[in-house]
Amino acid sequence: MKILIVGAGAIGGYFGGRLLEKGEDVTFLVRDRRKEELETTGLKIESANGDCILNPKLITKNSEPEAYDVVLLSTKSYQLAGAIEDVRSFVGDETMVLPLLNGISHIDQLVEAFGEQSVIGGLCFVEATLGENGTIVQTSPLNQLVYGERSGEQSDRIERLKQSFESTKAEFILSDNINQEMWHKYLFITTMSGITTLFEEPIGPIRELESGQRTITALLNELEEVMKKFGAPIEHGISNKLLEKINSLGEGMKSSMQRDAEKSQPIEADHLQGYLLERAKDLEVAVPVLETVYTKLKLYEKGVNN
Ligand SMILES: NC(=O)C1=CN([C@@H]2O[C@H](COP(=O)(O)OP(=O)(O)OC[C@H]3O[C@@H](n4cnc5c(N)ncnc54)[C@H](OP(=O)(O)O)[C@@H]3O)[C@@H](O)[C@H]2O)C=CC1
Ligand SMILES: CC(C)(CO)C(=O)C(=O)O
Repeated sequence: MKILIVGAGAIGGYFGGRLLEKGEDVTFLVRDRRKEELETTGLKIESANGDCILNPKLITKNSEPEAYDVVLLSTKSYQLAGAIEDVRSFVGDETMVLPLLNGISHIDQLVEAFGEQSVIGGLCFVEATLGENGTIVQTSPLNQLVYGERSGEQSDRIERLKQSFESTKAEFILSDNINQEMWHKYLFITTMSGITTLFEEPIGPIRELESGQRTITALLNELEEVMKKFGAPIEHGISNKLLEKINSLGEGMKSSMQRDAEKSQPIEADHLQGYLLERAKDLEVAVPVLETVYTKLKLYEKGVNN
């Protein structure tokens, strides 16, 4: 399968790198600065699951148009509109578009751009960041990419994709309920990123405090309530399961939003917390913890933009 990864950042570089390392036909669509960097250093991954240096095929938006079998989208949400335009000439009628972004509203954006049929579902669990010279640094062993048809169908194309994704050093998991899994990840990450960026600490010290534990629980419950009223396909009582998950993460685990804030970079506040805050307003659900988190994130963004 011809695989195109859009963005050689933390997650695109990580999962694309693992596929390339296994010997899959992987190409990265990059912008000029990153292209130059990768041509100089190679694609370097430093990881608890094994380091590697790879020399990937690179294209830019101006390269010769050709259709790929699958396009993995791994930009930030605020870069997605640009990425959609840049990747258009590499998406054909048969191309599967697989987004790995956190959040949910990008699915509508992609369906509008490429059509209902082209877009499959995806998410990932990996703690990765771009280090010095663009090295991909994975800071804990978790490395799961979950994907599937949004209809849940075990189609021929998804079976072909499964074969391509098998036997890498990362865990590629085919799901028959990816819609629900994306919403669950959205609930998890909106809490995890909100709480860790609010308190500027990894999850361990926050959850150890009784007040920290109550704040995490309150945010999970608020978000679950909004999602339920919105009609999202979430499992009954999912907050309890997600609280267990948050309590079982490594002590030092941080969110990617928190790492971006530490580097004074833009964050995905509107795509993650803001979207649910808007839904809460429409549905008249009280969300005081979400509002506190969102206010902190907006104040941070104001500081970065000034
Ligand atoms: N990091 C993590 O641990 C996790 C992140 N996520 C989610 O994954 C998504 C991506 O995050 P992450 O990998 O951390 O982000 P990064 O900032 O590390 O990577 C994004 C990459 O996309 C590239 N890019 C942006 N626009 C384009 C374009 N038009 N053409 C080509 N390349 C482009 C950027 O390149 P350039 O250098 O040119 O700007 C950058 O390398 C986010 O939604 C995040 O929430 C999910 C799970 C874990
Ligand atoms: C919490 C984590 C690392 C899990 O993948 C994540 O999704 C993120 O930080 O964006």
